[in-house]
Amino acid sequence: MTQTPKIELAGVKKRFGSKVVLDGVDLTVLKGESLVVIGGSGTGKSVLLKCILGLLRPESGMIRIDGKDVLRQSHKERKAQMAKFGMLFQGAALFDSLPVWENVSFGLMKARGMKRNEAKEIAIEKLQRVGLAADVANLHPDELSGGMKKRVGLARAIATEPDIIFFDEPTTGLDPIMADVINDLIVECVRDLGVTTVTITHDMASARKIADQVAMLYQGKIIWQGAKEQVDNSNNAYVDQFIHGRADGPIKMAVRSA
Ligand SMILES: Nc1ncnc2c1ncn2[C@@H]1O[C@H](COP(=O)(O)OP(=O)(O)OP(=O)(O)O)[C@@H](O)[C@H]1O
Repeated sequence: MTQTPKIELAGVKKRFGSKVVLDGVDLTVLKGESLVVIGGSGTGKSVLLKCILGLLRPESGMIRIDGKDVLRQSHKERKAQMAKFGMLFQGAALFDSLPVWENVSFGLMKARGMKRNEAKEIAIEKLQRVGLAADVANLHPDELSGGMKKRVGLARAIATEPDIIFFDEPTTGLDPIMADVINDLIVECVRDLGVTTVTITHDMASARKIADQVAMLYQGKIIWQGAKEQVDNSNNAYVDQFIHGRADGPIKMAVRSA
């Protein structure tokens, strides 16, 4: 029996005015798999993520999560679906006015109505899970380094025990060593929780560490998808140019002719 994909997109199109951003995206992520979407700046990676998250509505196409068509769900069904998602935003996107523990347990208190005492206990446990001491819980985000903020963002993403986590540029702004620490933490959390993840990044070192599958978005389409081990032998000139960061190649040609 074939497995129902955790996330499945077919023919997803999204435009803003006359600008076509997604032009028929087909993508499949299996349960427990870690997919990394690579692609240049402005190619629509964030738009793609927002469409899957339900923050943007595509004009056409199909998005299924656990086999359910999310574009045709009622508001209530959609809300239940959203509860399955965790998200680590670019820049961690913490609320500066709230202490770290409230940032971590925000979803538990707001969406699930958990009492503050219990929520704080869980926040401390999740902070420890990502390598932060309990006393960090009472600090405010402006007292944290960039790496600590990412850890707090990761603790928040796993706090509600989601079964799908989205990572938006998880290593942006970090030095290479801290980036690797965050990559390791992501890999550990994913393995321990058995979650399905979708990550968007330009950072190939991060992609190589986190991914089971890599997909490349270019000109509104997924032009290549394969196992991480195949990325160096993709036989795809666009993928090859991107992963080696070469100025010359078909991607530059396309930019020149745009
Ligand atoms: N709400 C919006 N309204 C109008 N245009 C938008 C909107 N959101 C995104 N875009 C446009 O869609 C295109 C793709 O943007 P997106 O943020 O998805 O790129 P990206 O691949 O994530 O880029 P980067 O890697 O630089 O973050 C851009 O040209 C952007 O200006």
